[in-house]
Amino acid sequence: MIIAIDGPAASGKGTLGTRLAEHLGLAHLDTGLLYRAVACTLIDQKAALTDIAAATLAAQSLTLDRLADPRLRGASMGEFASVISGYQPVRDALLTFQHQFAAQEGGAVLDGRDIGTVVCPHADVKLFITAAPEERARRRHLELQRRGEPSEYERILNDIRRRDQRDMNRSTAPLKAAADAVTLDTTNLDADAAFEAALAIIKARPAQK
Ligand SMILES: Nc1ncnc2c1ncn2[C@@H]1O[C@H](COP(=O)(O)OP(=O)(O)O)[C@@H](O)[C@H]1O
Ligand SMILES: Nc1ccn([C@@H]2O[C@H](COP(=O)(O)OP(=O)(O)O)[C@@H](O)[C@H]2O)c(=O)n1
Repeated sequence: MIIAIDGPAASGKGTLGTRLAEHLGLAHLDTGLLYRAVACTLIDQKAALTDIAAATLAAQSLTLDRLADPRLRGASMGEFASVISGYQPVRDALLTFQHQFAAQEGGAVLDGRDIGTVVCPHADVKLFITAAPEERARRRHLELQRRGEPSEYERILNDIRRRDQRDMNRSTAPLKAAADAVTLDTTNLDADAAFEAALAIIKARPAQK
């Protein structure tokens, strides 16, 4: 079974993907980490974020073990990832990576921005996870504080809004719900309630899928 989860920044995609994968015994890929890893490689190489050739090479050379680097989860890496994610050759290289991951025995859960629309258009279940920007900023702010990273709520909110706009308006694989996705607004749902709601959607899917 393939489960595609998409949605804007800090909506809870990764948390939900991890829990669903664990519950259903499936592998899970947080595809945002792929874009973050490419951005991080450019920074390590002291290459500019505008260097499309270097970004493409980094995407082509990416391996799963690279995704464990804790630096990828920093707030600025999300912003850098959003910039390089607009380059078509980078997306093409990462598409191959994601297709290989999704093709594994038993299936997988993938979360990101274009899983239901581009990466896995034939997914068995497509979820589009949303929440009000203020709630998403609150969650990310708490997360950064818990990790001991400096964080200002207003700045996080502005960053999230700017990144959502960029992700929704880019010409290649923009953030949007697939026509056959089920939208789940988690503004007033905690992580447990969001998990239960997603599980109910999965169980209720049509029998032919
Ligand atoms: N439904 C929820 N209610 C409250 N907090 C949540 C919920 N889902 C996730 N979180 C928390 O919000 C933050 C962002 O969640 P995450 O899963 O990383 O989002 P995304 O993958 O969409 O960026 C994390 O700290 C996570 O623990
Ligand atoms: N499938 C995906 C996943 C992420 N991305 C890009 O990567 C950035 C970081 O994604 P992420 O999922 O790690 O970000 P958060 O939602 O965790 O803040 C996003 O803002 C997108 O620009 C993408 O273009 N396509």
